[in-house]
Amino acid sequence: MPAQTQAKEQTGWELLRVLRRALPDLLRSAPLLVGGMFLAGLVQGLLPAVTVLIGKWTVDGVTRLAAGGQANLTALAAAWAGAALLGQVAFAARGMLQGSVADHFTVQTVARLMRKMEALPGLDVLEDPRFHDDVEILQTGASHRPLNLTAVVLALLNDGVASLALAATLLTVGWWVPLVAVVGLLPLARRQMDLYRLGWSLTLQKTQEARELNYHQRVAIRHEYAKEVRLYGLLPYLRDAYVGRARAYQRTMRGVRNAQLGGVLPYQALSLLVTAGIFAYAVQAAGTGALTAGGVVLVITALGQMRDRLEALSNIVSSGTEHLRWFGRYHAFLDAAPRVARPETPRPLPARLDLTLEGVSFGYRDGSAVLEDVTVHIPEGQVVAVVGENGAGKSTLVSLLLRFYDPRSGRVLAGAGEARTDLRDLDPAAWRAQVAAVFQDFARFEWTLRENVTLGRAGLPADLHRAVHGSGLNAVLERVEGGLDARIGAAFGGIDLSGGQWQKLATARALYRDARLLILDEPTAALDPRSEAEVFQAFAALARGRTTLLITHRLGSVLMADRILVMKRGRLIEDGTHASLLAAGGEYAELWQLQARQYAGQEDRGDATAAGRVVLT
Ligand SMILES: Nc1ncnc2c1ncn2[C@@H]1O[C@H](COP(=O)(O)OP(=O)(O)OP(=O)(O)O)[C@@H](O)[C@H]1O
Repeated sequence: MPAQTQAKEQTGWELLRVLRRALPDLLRSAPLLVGGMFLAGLVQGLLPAVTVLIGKWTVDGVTRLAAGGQANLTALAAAWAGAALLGQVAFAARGMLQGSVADHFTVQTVARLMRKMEALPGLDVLEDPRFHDDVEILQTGASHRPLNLTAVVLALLNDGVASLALAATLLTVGWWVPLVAVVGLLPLARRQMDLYRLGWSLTLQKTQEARELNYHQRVAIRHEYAKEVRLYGLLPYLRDAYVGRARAYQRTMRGVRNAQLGGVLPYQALSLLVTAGIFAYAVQAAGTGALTAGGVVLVITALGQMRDRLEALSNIVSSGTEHLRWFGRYHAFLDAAPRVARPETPRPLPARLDLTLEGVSFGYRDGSAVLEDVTVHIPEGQVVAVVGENGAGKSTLVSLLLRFYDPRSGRVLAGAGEARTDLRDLDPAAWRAQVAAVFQDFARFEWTLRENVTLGRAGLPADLHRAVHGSGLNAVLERVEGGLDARIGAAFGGIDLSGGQWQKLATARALYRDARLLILDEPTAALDPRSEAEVFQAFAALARGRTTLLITHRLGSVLMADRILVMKRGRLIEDGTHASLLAAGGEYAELWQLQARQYAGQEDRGDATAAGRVVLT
């Protein structure tokens, strides 16, 4: 999926293709404003040539008057003032329109990036560092590349028209004059192009370094790392690591910037030399009478201005290629097909939602197998507990059921009988709408409590009431000013919650959703015993009639399940009821006895302590 896999050096033609796609996007972002902006740019581009011509006509008019001839200098002065005024208006209009157009174009560009994230239903992309490089480049560029490209396109129009119009005025002196001036600038243009290409390739090479720099800063600043950073005195380490890396990074990037600015000086000198040669010719031609005084003024003003414009143009084109390369990357990202994708024509959701895994094997990225040949059938409505040691593959199983990943081999199916459908053939959004989950690593949105529960879906007040009471969130609300509308998260001046309170919030989120499949991955890990009992009661009530998957290490809680699956090293090794698995004397029985002994041991120690306390008091 990462666009970087396709990112190679783009040729001039490819960059033109990128421009051909970016330009209509620019136009579509605000058609009227873009039209106005181009008109202002066009007017601005034509005015220098008009002014130069007025200058020439004025000098020639003065010469004619001095020789006793006629000239309408008043009209020329009025034309000059009119052109100057128009220039001011066009300048102001261009500035205002360019700002608004860039705003629209930026929003459109970023919104498309966000829409693309919506079209990436899987989690596999997030585990590829190249994806993060792409996102880093696109995210940092999205705030200024559209603005820059807008400015480049406009400057191209403006400086391009100005150069052409000035060149046309110079044709009156000699056809070769503008040609020689352009040829004199070619080495400079070439050099600038090379330097910008180098700058871009370094930006790509250094993306991971830039991300690591940001990561060091984030760890030093962000709330979620703050306790350990302080307790373990991490700040000096982070600071030194940051400063060392930042200096090395800046040295490289500064080198490129300096080369972009200083490396072109000899080429600028060459083009100035060519211009000076043409000036010398004009003066010499005036001496022989081949050129009028107005002609000399025209050469000096038009050639000087044209050279400036062409040099600006060359710089704009060179920097423009960098922006186009960014857009090339952006287009590649938008076009890239993810491995876990929505099918072209999704099949309808089956009426009955049995779950079946058929010989499912899976491994993350190119790593070793995490699930091996798992086959299991879960009829709709069954409450199933999944247990097993750390790293056995329980959460991975859930990820496959939610189609965050596709299996390497085998199938995950929803439905019963003939209607059984591979999850790959369903619309992921429609499938996930059937599921509510409390994840082990649930999200902590720094919004209001209400938003955290409803996630933007307006439901019935009764649903909210059930979710809040079932999860035990009502106990949290009693102590919070503003109730459900209280904001959470210190970063926005909101309240902070304890680990258990956050977990209640995540539980309320799951209870709020009227789902047919309930997934609970260690849903009570942070809860106190009373809350745990309450939440389990709520889950038991909610689980009635719904397929429920409960992943837990607390074997006491699996008693609410109709069936227990035991996983070990990616394999499903036992499947049965609590009683049958105990009787079988396998892995489950061993785990159960281990926990039972632990509780019994704690009880013994508790009694002793209690007894001791009694003696002491
Ligand atoms: N995103 C990931 N990328 C690479 N490997 C992963 C990823 N997530 C999990 N793993 C690996 O897959 C294996 C199974 O992990 P999983 O989280 O499914 O286990 P689990 O049974 O849920 O464990 P626990 O009880 O500790 O939550 C582990 O070896 C883990 O290191």
